Amino acid sequence: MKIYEKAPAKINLLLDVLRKREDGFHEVEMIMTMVDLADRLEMEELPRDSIMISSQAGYIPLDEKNLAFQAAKLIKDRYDVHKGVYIHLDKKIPVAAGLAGGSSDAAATLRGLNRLWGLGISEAELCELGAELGSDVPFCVTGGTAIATGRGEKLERIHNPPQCWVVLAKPPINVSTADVYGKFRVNELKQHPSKANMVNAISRGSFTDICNNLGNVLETVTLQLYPEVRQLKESMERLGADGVLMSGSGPTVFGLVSKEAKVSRIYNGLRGYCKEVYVVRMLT
Ligand SMILES: C[C@](O)(CO)[C@H](O)COP(=O)(O)OP(=O)(O)OC[C@H]1O[C@@H](n2ccc(N)nc2=O)[C@H](O)[C@@H]1O
Ligand SMILES: Nc1ncnc2c1ncn2[C@@H]1O[C@H](COP(=O)(O)OP(=O)(O)OP(=O)(O)O)[C@@H](O)[C@H]1O
Repeated sequence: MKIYEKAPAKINLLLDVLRKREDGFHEVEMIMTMVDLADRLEMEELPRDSIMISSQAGYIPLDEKNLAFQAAKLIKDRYDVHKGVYIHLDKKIPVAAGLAGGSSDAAATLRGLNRLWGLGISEAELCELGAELGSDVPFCVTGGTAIATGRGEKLERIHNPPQCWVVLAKPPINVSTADVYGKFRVNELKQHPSKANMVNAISRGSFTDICNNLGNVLETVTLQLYPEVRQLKESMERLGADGVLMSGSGPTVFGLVSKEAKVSRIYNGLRGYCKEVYVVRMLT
């Protein structure tokens, strides 16, 4: 039997850091949602007890460093499953982009193997397993729109934002999440974005207020390290996106756009100098 799972990309509409913790992680407050740019996973049981990963993407690890491999291993060990699985990853989400591509593959693997092997694991338990793999994985297990706290693993589901276009642009640089958090200094922050205002804007379905309350404190690090990310933000704003922000630790920048007529202008304007530009919709 073959089963399929979609692994969508996430964007952070808001990312605030409250403090650095003793365990080295940062206490965050984030609002995350999914967009319809997704990897597609195909899973099939193997006749022997092993995990095999393949992908058309030549630039990701296919061994135990792959987050889908780690997810399969975790579920096998924890639930004492002596079966094998072959997982093919059709990668569409750019790698190391701030879009949680690897985390979403891990989450899709947990959901998929739960189905394939009929394990009956609850969503809450899948989230707990996911948290062992990475801070973004629990959110990728549940999807939707959520407030994420703790190191990102504590989730509170909220309404989806109103439907709009999302233009994603990734400059050709790789950003390490650990490096960005490592260089972040919370006491140097001049301003925190308002979670309350964003939650309020989303619950009222106000696209304008969502755009006006976008905020990501990790921009203070990534925009400093990589001026091309700042330039990309400025270009998107100039081209007429209604709200513009860097996602996660970057380097992908997203623009929210309400009117379809504006989208092709922004896409064409960016494509002049940025190879990886995607026009997608919010997943609502
Ligand atoms: C930037 C975001 O993607 C925004 O959604 C997340 O906060 C990071 O999530 P992630 O990539 O799943 O992160 P993890 O794989 O758990 O951690 C990678 C590294 O980022 C740093 N890290 C991550 C999350 C967090 N709340 N505080 C941190 O300081 C840690 O140095 C950690 O070693
Ligand atoms: N299934 C996978 N897909 C993509 N990258 C993977 C995968 N498994 C492991 N990796 C590795 O994980 C690293 C981060 O890739 P990923 O695309 O998940 O980053 P990201 O989008 O910045 O994640 P986040 O937003 O959660 O910080 C890369 O160095 C990549 O080699």
